[in-house]
Amino acid sequence: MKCNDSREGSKIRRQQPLIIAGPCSAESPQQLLSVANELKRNGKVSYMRAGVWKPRTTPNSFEGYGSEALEWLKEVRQETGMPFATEVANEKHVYEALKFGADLLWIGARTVSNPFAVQEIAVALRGVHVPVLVKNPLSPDLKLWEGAINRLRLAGVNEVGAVHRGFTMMNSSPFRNFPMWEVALQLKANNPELMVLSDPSHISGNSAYIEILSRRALSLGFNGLMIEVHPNPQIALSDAKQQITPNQFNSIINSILNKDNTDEDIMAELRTEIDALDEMLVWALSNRMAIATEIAKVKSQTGKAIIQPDRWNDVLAKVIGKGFKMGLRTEFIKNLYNSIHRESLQAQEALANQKNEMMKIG
Ligand SMILES: O=C(O)C(=O)C[C@]1(C(=O)O)C=C[C@@H](O)C=C1
Repeated sequence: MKCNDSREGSKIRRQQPLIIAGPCSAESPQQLLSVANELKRNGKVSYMRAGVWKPRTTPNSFEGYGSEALEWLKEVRQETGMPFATEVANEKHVYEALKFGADLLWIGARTVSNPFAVQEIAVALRGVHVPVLVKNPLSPDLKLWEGAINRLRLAGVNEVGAVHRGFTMMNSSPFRNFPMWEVALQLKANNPELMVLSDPSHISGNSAYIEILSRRALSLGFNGLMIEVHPNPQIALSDAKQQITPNQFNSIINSILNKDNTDEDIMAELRTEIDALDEMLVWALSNRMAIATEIAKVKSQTGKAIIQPDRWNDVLAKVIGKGFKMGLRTEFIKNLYNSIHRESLQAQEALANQKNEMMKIG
């Protein structure tokens, strides 16, 4: 069953910035009504978001109330006039969400990572006039993200937008996902008409960073924000750490819309990104050292020399070349890598000495 409707919700609201806010998950009619009233009072929110099917990482986590929650959303819209948005991950979700008159749909990062699922959703949306937002896939794969958007466009969905929610990295602390703003900005550059929102709740995974990430997104030219708001985040059934209260939301929106970014705001956000990158660098260095130690064991078994000038020259040439393409000075890369090499040799020698000592004792 398809609903080819002509409600007001079928055209995306074009407020700048477009703000979508609401709980991670629809938990009860009371929760939704309370948030909807607060968002209405705020006056800047175009859609209330609420997940009813939650793709969870581990089994036995709360997976949403499904269609029952769609009924709550529909009733809350009737009562408050607040249009609602929800996530769809398959064909059945699309039919159900449309049956209850969802005003906007979004496709989550995990689903966007799977072209079969996106195609299924695109086919289900054929001939339906409802705006659809496509979150970025888990990995920073711009082609996959654009591919999902194009699948929807080819199916005739003419109101398509995108949501940047950061990318899964081994280590992106202090953020939950690493922003890699440049990927979303490239998407925007390739598709100037596309509405691209940012989702500071999923990027940060932590309510403390919502304001700085929101400021950064708007100053980079994003068209809007998707923010998770819960009446009582501490008892939220999903994503408790990243949801903010309606009061916090009001104060953040008020502040970011009425006060220009100060130098301190900009510094705070940029320093948080540096912290995240430093964590990644240290993680990479530690892994590199662990591999060098493994190589040392092979060398000791085969009697190979610890220092390998030819291999090292190759390593240096590769990183200098890569660094050059990415705007890094040759001298800087040389110094940095020579220091890494010294540490690697030192660790390998320490291991060889340890082995010699053991042999002497033995
Ligand atoms: O490739 C090796 O043989 C290593 O031991 C690794 C490594 C490195 O750290 O990259 C360390 C010492 C060698 O001189 C060359 C490279």
